[in-house]
Amino acid sequence: MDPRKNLDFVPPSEISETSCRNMSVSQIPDNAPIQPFFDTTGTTTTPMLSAQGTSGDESDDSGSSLDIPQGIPTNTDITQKFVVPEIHEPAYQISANLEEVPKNVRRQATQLADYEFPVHRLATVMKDESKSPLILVACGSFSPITYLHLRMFEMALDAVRDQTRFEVIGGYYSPVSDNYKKAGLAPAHHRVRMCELACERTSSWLMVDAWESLQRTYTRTAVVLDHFNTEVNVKRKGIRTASGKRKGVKIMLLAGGDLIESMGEPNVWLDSDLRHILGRYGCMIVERTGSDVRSFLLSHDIMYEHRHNVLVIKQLIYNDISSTKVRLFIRRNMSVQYLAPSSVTRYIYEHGLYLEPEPVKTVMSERGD
Ligand SMILES: Nc1ncnc2c1ncn2[C@@H]1O[C@H](COP(=O)(O)OP(=O)(O)OP(=O)(O)O)[C@@H](O)[C@H]1O
Ligand SMILES: NC(=O)c1ccc[n+]([C@@H]2O[C@H](COP(=O)(O)O)[C@@H](O)[C@H]2O)c1
Repeated sequence: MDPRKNLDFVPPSEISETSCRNMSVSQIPDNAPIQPFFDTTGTTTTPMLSAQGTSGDESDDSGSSLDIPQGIPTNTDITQKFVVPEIHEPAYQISANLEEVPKNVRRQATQLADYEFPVHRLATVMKDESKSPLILVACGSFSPITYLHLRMFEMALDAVRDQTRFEVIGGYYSPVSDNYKKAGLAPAHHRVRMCELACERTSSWLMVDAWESLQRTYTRTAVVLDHFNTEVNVKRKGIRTASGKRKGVKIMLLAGGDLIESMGEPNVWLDSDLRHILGRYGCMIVERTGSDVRSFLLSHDIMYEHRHNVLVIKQLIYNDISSTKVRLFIRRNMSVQYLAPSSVTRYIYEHGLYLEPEPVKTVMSERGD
């Protein structure tokens, strides 16, 4: 309904001070001026005015009425009680134990000597024998992991179900090691633990593999995918089907549009690695705001050659949470609630992560985010 046809409607520009004063609290429109809570001039003399306009001694002290602070004129016609808004403490102040490991979850070792490939959520038998088994691997910094990184896997799961004959039997994060010299990279053991917290507490199928993060030198993505292939197909001989056969598992890199576009930059990826990754494994690409994945696929020779092994996932609900921005918010003491799981944000605060300044160039990236 057009609000101007409402007889009681007063355009904001015509609300006079007097009409405002005569209104009951419930009639005050949204754009009513915000009264300062505290008197900065010190001229007003209304200490503790109760809801009925009497002195504080007589006020109803049941807990939900608010004493009107100094600075509000005494002649204000206030007939209703102010209700104290309930203030929720941020989740990271609640003292749940982050070290508590949920049932059936195995955490990763912090030293290579103790490393074991995580299989606690890997399917052991295929649900649909007519399909081909698939494992998704997301490589990246995850400094820190955000809800976008978690959503990527769910988007991929839907795309695989709808558009392919594959069955996803597992999903892994492989955080990069400390040797990947990127601004804002928290120590690897922290990034692994944050990914673990996010997976343990928000997902029923995602896992974290610390192998790459535990290497002494930087490991190229092609080698990381080979490691997954060795663990799953060579050591574990793939996956069993309901009829007792074994099938080899396809391993695919799950990445965002920006990572794929970096494949066109000089001296970042070896051509032989790109052929290995796209030819032998394959890639699922989540479109990212600011990156034109389809045009890039068309223009890049190696990508185009292997286009049948690449699946582009359209983001139907755009989500562009970036780890860089989360780090910036932490440094500026701004809220990061609902950008990353609360277990992750609590971990960040408890370990004092992301407080050091970062080069402005990193924060104001070319994507313009
Ligand atoms: N908004 C996004 N949309 C699609 N993919 C994304 C998005 N953000 C990150 N990714 C993908 O997630 C993977 C891991 O990315 P990464 O850890 O670098 O996150 P990031 O948020 O881009 O971090 P940073 O801001 O530090 O660069 C990469 O494949 C990256 O392309
Ligand atoms: N030559 C390579 O194998 C190569 C080059 C650039 C990035 N990468 C990988 O891509 C990922 C990029 O992550 P970021 O988006 O956090 O920079 C990392 O896992 C990194 O190891 C691999």
